[in-house]
Amino acid sequence: MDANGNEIKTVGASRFGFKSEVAVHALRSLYLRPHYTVTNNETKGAREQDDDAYHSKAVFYPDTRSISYTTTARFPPVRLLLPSERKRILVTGGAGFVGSHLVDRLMLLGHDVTVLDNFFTGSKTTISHWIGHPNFELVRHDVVEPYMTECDQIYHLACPASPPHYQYNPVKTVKTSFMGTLNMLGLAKRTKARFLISSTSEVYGDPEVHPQPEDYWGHVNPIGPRACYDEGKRVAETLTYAYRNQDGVDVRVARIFNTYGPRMNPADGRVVSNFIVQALRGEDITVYGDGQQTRSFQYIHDLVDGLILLMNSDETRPVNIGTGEEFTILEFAKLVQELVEKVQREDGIKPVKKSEIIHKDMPVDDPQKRRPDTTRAKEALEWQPRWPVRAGVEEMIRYYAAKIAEGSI
Ligand SMILES: O=C(O)[C@H]1O[C@H](OP(=O)(O)OP(=O)(O)OC[C@H]2O[C@@H](n3ccc(=O)[nH]c3=O)[C@H](O)[C@@H]2O)[C@H](O)[C@@H](O)[C@@H]1O
Repeated sequence: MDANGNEIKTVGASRFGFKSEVAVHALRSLYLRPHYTVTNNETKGAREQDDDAYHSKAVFYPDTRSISYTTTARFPPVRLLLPSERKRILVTGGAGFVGSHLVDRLMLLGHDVTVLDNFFTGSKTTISHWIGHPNFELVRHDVVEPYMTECDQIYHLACPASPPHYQYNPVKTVKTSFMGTLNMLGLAKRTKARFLISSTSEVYGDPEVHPQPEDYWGHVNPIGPRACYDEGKRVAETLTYAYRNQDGVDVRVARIFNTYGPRMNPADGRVVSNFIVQALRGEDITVYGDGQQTRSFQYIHDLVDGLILLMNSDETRPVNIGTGEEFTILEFAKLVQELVEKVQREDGIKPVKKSEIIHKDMPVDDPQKRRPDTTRAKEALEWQPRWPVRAGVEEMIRYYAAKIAEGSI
């Protein structure tokens, strides 16, 4: 349901000469389903049976804890485009959380999609339903090495994004941001492809301006533990505009604010996945510090809408993509508790035990507040987020609950 209580049936838009509308049920069928189960077809509706045909049927044998993978019987139906309409699209980091949802959308729309991923934080399971499709190619490749292919558009998303992951190997994070972006800009220059980079709200650091507009220059500690990511993305933006000014590369810059949704790795370490998994397992919910720091959380489908609109628009300045629904982390912990209880009640899931909220040390340089000023996205892209936090978090709870029930997390 959107903020007005209307059911959200489609996502995407038809603007800037690029049609990106797809049915939400088609997307859900790709992530809100058990990964492996032996099901009884008689109890299912026609839609469910049909959707099932598009998945590989992995069968789990509980007695030996073994799993037998099959290939898909049929691929999900994709739009049939004329060759003149079909774009060759490269998605770096396409097996990651954001990348896999973008890939689903671009595939359903009928484009030719190549995914580059080194699987450091991404996983093949997020896009396994496309492997073998004639419009799809998966390449294990690390963007710090050059890569050559012909393409029309490049979505450059490759980079670890969760604080524990990007701080795990800070040198590699800086290298990925700098050399990965350099290589992909070089590719865009040679092929004349349009280039979009996923930048981040972290370029604003611990902001002194609230909410943050795109012309705010930021407040970043250049030598702190987050610098590998913050400064990495800042230099990636610098490179992007240097290639534009020096070589005429056609660039787009998306500054993405905190985003959540199905397929976030449960061990990702970011707040939404941590809190939901902790509440579902009846474990303590770990609020860092006093929990008065704020974040504004956007659902993955809104972000993908924004990325596709930006790529196909004429807007070459950086654009914030995020929501204005701002929560303190403590408020958010309570909301997750409430929604987990609601889903457990509605879906007949027996709670393990009620989670307690506990406090842990605040990470160094953790930004105190964050909310985007999205005036530019509204004016230039006619984009506005549509998914209220409650609706998105509920869907994500159902996703993790299904994973826990099947024993895969
Ligand atoms: O999405 C963004 O705009 C950027 O910021 C995020 O960083 P952060 O906002 O710190 O994301 P989380 O790790 O999810 O933390 C959010 C807040 O929750 C707190 N937190 C996190 C995890 C937890 O278990 N408990 C907890 O209280 C953190 O201290 C922080 O204040 C990520 O670094 C990036 O994915 C992204 O580029």
